[in-house]
Amino acid sequence: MEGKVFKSTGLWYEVVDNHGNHHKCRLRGKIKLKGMKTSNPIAVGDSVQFYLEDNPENTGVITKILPRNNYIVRKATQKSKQSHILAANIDQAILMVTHTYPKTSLGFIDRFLVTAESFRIPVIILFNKCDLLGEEEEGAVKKIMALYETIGYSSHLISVLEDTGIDSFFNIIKGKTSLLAGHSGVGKSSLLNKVIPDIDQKIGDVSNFANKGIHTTTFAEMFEAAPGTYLIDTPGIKELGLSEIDRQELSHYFPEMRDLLGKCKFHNCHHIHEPGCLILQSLENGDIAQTRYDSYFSMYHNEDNRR
Ligand SMILES: Nc1nc2c(ncn2[C@@H]2O[C@H](COP(=O)(O)OP(=O)(O)OP(=O)(O)O)[C@@H](O)[C@H]2O)c(=O)[nH]1
Ligand SMILES: [Zn+2]
Repeated sequence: MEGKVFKSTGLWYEVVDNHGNHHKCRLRGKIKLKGMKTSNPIAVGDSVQFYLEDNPENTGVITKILPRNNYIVRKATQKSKQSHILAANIDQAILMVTHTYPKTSLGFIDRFLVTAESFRIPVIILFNKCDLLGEEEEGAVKKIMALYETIGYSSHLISVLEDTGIDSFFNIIKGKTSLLAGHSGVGKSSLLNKVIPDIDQKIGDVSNFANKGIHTTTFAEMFEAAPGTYLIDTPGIKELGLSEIDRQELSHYFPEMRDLLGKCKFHNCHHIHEPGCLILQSLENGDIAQTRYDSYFSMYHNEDNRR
């Protein structure tokens, strides 16, 4: 049988077959991924082959992981050399941010965008809680949205509370597998509650499924919003590290810098203070936004701008 992994705890996996039936599965032996040290060989979003065991619980055994289109990883722990695969086979990431309560910094947004670029995953930015914005604040948010639109990131102003923009959000995710990310408190759970039918019940089911003592929300989890439309909830996404990204490569992950690369006076220009740097020139004449360059600068110097 074939199915998709909706939940992965490292001990067992929840696999949904093509008929929508959920199965609790384990791995047969050890499936090792070539050339990659991971703490979890199977991730949410993986397509797998499995068979059902002849036991009263009717549990399943995964025998094969089908090839992945892509996957997103982070270091399992700060010091560890092992990676943890957050999710696989993702069509796009939805970054949910808020201007207030809590405030999402532009540094955090840019760091997320750079990481997603490095995995070649398109990002859509949702500015939630627009109901809380005064006129002036709304103007400021729209300016930020315009900046990201210019760079190529589709941006939307929504309010989960007041049901503003939820229909168009549904069109964005329709028929796709989307990773939902954002700081704690921006409204991810509220949005999931709105677009996933019977989600409370599903979360309940899964908790009953889980071993006692394992907190269900510490793992990524996939939900089906409609046939073929999947959303992956990712707690801990804020730890998504840049550690893997080489300084030399950083500018490649800023779409507005890409066309200029290789055209600076010095072939190995880092775009920090070199004379004849086209990136710095573009910053000067306003073609590259100061906030975006600031993010580049601080990521280049490996400063922690996760807030
Ligand atoms: N004013 C306003 N409040 C909202 C909106 N959406 C969510 N909230 C509130 O924001 C708070 C946090 O929402 P959650 O959905 O729990 O946020 P979350 O991103 O899932 O947070 P974590 O579960 O901690 O990751 C709750 O009190 C929600 O009611 C909105 O559009 N407007
Ligand atoms: Zn340069």
